[in-house]
Amino acid sequence: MNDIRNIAFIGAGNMTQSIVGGMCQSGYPAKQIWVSNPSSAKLEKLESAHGLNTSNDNHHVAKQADVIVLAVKPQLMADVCSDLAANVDLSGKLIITIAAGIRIPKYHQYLNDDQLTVIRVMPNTPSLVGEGVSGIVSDERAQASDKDYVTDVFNGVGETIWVADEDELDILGAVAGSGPAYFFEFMASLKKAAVELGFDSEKARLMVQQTCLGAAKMAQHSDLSLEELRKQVTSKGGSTAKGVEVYQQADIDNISSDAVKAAVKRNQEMAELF
Ligand SMILES: NC(=O)C1=CN([C@@H]2O[C@H](COP(=O)(O)OP(=O)(O)OC[C@H]3O[C@@H](n4cnc5c(N)ncnc54)[C@H](O)[C@@H]3O)[C@@H](O)[C@H]2O)C=CC1
Ligand SMILES: O=C(O)[C@@H]1CCC=N1
Repeated sequence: MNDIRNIAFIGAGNMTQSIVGGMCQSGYPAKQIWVSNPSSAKLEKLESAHGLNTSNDNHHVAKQADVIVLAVKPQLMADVCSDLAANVDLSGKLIITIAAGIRIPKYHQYLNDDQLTVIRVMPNTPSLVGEGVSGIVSDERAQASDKDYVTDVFNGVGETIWVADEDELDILGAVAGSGPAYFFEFMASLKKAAVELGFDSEKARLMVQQTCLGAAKMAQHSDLSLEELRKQVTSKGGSTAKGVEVYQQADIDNISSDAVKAAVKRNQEMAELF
């Protein structure tokens, strides 16, 4: 990317660690990345892994930056934003928020400036290994150069999907933002099944993670539908058919549909609550 800006992350949690890890891996200069967090342990880890800049002071990192990424829990967002607005001149800075739920107009309210450009991104943790999915949405205040910058940063850590509005971002978040948790849950259950039948934990994990990776890569590189790819494994009268039948009898489509709807609903609730 050509447009490298000074960028500050407020909050050094799981998602920030994934994004900045992926950014550094993709060549974003660590010296232009600042991260703040109230406690030091996560900062020390980030600093020693990547050589980026850290501080316990949100104001300090925000002052260094052209771009501020709000990466605290939704519950804390109002307080963190009001505190920044009261102590840092934010005019001209691009605000990115990765929090679930909270809508753009709330940021204008919390940051006490309705002229600020706020771009919402809904990333996921595989950004750490350059395989993230990030949904992005902005309002009409965002300039093309800001949208391009955000797209480039998150393309550096995976795929980006611009969505039409914030309702769509709630849905993308419920599928892709939360999605790694669904896959880990499924992988853990498959691993447990292998262990139950006698495999040691290490071998069980290896066979599950490699199968998951292989299936994802086949989906990525094939023109076939996911159903076709599934059929290729399912020999008539064979063993897979028996296994797949169990999932279908448990109505896996409905389970996924209910899971995504429950997550969307929580995103909508968080939009109201915080
Ligand atoms: N974890 C995930 O997979 C995803 C998370 N998100 C969003 O990212 C945001 C952060 O989530 P996580 O990283 O999972 O949470 P986390 O709890 O791992 O990290 C939040 C961090 O903020 C720090 N913090 C608390 N108060 C602070 C303050 N006043 N100033 C600065 N930092 C403060 C905490 O010490 C913690 O390190 C949330 O809003 C969440 O909705 C979005 C997509 C995916
Ligand atoms: O669980 C959450 O609320 C966040 C948003 C998507 C993934 N983690």
